[in-house]
Amino acid sequence: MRIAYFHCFAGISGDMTLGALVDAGLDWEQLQTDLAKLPLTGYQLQREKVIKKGISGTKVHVLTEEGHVHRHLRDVREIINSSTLPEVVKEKSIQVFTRLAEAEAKIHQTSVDKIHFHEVGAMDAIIDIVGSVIGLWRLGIEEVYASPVHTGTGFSECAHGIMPVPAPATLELLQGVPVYSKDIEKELVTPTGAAIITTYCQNFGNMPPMRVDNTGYGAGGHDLVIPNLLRVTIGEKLDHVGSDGHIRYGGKGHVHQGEALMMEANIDDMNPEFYDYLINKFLKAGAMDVFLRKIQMKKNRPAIVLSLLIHTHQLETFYQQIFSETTSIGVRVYPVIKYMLPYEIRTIQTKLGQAKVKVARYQDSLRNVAPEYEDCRRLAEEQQIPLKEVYDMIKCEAYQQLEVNSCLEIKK
Ligand SMILES: O=C([S-])c1cc(C(=O)S)c[n+]([C@@H]2O[C@H](COP(=O)(O)O)[C@@H](O)[C@H]2O)c1
Ligand code: NI
Repeated sequence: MRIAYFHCFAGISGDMTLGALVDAGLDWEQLQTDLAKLPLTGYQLQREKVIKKGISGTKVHVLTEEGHVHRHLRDVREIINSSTLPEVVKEKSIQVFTRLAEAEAKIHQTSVDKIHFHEVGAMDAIIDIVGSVIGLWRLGIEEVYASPVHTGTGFSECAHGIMPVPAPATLELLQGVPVYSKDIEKELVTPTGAAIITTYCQNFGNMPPMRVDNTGYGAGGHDLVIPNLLRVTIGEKLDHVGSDGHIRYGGKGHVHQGEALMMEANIDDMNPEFYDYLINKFLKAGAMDVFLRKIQMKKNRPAIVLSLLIHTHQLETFYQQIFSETTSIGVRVYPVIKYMLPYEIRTIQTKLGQAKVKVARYQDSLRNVAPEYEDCRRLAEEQQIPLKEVYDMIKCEAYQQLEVNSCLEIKK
């Protein structure tokens, strides 16, 4: 399962959330294309790489001439619902704004339909919130985790006037969330940031066991004594990390089941040199697998079936990539159920050097040990030994180190 962990050591705001997701690999062009589906004009979205206390991050700016606004929840709901964004994005974005309105209504002793937003209803806040929802969707995040939240202290000035930090709406939204405040006199968490993280996250605490695939840093505006950054770490959730510290993917010995999509295209008129580039591009974009098959089509035309195994939420991303990167003008897609053995990546020391092996177990007995190709290739080149011999030596040493006397264990 694909998860994101937000490390809120310098708080969280709407623009920091969006910046972190962009920094973690959210496609910038795709984000702008998606945001253009909102009936909002008169703004420009900009990103810049910045350094905060030596750490590189992305600062997102929403440039707009919009003055002070008073939008009600129904106005924001209308803007979002009249967009052509996917329903899942609309629903989540409206959920965030509804939480904001509920907090506002409670603080100002009024009702959700009477409350009007100031800054949080402005165009930049709408772009920050909807952009962050789009980003979590595009990056395929299925669960969100976060650290305790650093709130900052002191006072801040806003349309309401001078406000204590954390602002009343912010603290209302953070009810039940572990927070802390050190002596940084700045508003580190804004209502927008609090609304986003508390809409998505029910698990505030340490980083869960996960395989790290991407990391991103979203920058805040001020320069502080700490790096004014929000870190997001994206990767595969691990059910648990064994007491020996070894990481296991999937349940203990049970077959893992998952849903996915198989996307295919028959291609008979494309320069075959492109396939190497496309396979790497699609894998980098998050496809679980990409492969080719040779077929004979009508009129006896030799052709290739390009197949991508993708997550269900990646449907639009990948058919858009196939239409833009290949000569295909059509794809077929069918749902698949995946059954996978749980496995772990173990690093072992061998007489040739260090190597990783993928160890799969089924019903708690060893079912397969596969040395990692890149490590075997490196050792073969370093030691000038045939790759096949390196592979066999690593495999045998792995079995011994895994306390299995021989391959007989596998056949049991
Ligand atoms: O816009 C509104 S309604 C608003 C309410 C409150 C309350 O605490 S009540 C506070 N603020 C302040 O505005 C700025 C901008 O917040 P963003 O979430 O848009 O970044 C911030 O200082 C809030 O404390 C706004
Ligand atoms: Ni308010």
